[in-house]
Amino acid sequence: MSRIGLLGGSFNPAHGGHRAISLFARRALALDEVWWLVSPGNPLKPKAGMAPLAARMASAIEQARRAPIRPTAIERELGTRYTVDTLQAIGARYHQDDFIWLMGADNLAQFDQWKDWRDIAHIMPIAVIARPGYDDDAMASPAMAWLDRFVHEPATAKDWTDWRPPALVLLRFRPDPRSATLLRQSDPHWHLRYAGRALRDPVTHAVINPEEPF
Ligand SMILES: Nc1ncnc2c1ncn2[C@@H]1O[C@H](COP(=O)(O)OP(=O)(O)OP(=O)(O)O)[C@@H](O)[C@H]1O
Ligand SMILES: O=C(O)c1ccc[n+]([C@@H]2O[C@H](COP(=O)([O-])O)[C@@H](O)[C@H]2O)c1
Repeated sequence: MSRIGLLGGSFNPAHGGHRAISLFARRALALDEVWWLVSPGNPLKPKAGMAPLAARMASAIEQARRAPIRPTAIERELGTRYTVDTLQAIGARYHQDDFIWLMGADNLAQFDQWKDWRDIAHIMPIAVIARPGYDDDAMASPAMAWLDRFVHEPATAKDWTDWRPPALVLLRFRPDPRSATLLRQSDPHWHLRYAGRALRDPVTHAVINPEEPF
């Protein structure tokens, strides 16, 4: 029985900000580990400019090294693209474990555009991590207007397995300005460093081929 945080993202590429917020969330929520759900394709993001899944996974595995963080492309095997479907499938497959959904404040700001977002909140608790430039929009968002009544105090964050969802905790972390957008601007060909590498998924053990479309 493990306590696991799920951080979903494009990881195009993974960066030190992902690692820092994951390690912070691990401490704040007393997690055994954090899984990075490397998305085969975010339904709200354009495919243009999205590096192949294998390169994004390879960058995630590199960023997660020597940390209790496991990147996984499990959505590829589950055949899910929408978070609501992914979380239902993960809950069924790993029913002995406890899961909490982690996301940055930028995702909370547009959470109301996600498929069945209220259902997501009913599946598992959510922890939102502050992010420079997005916190005001997140607090003023339509999703927050609904989630507000389910907010728990950060001082009780370690008790999240006792919370009945919907349950939300807002975690304030030293603001971390790193982003994949900034990295792509300074190094648009970052994914070529990982070209041609096949790898094994650290959670599902499936092999991911470098040419695999996304
Ligand atoms: N610096 C950060 N502070 C707080 N949350 C972050 C930070 N970087 C990423 N996240 C969160 O990590 C998850 C995955 O992020 P994602 O892979 O989209 O990276 P990103 O840097 O936001 O990418 P992009 O700039 O391409 O949108 C999201 O929930 C996002 O909010
Ligand atoms: O389910 C949805 O409708 C939905 C819409 C947008 C984003 N998501 C998920 O949100 C996570 C963050 O995505 P991203 O691309 O902003 O890093 C990732 O796991 C996506 O699959 C999910």
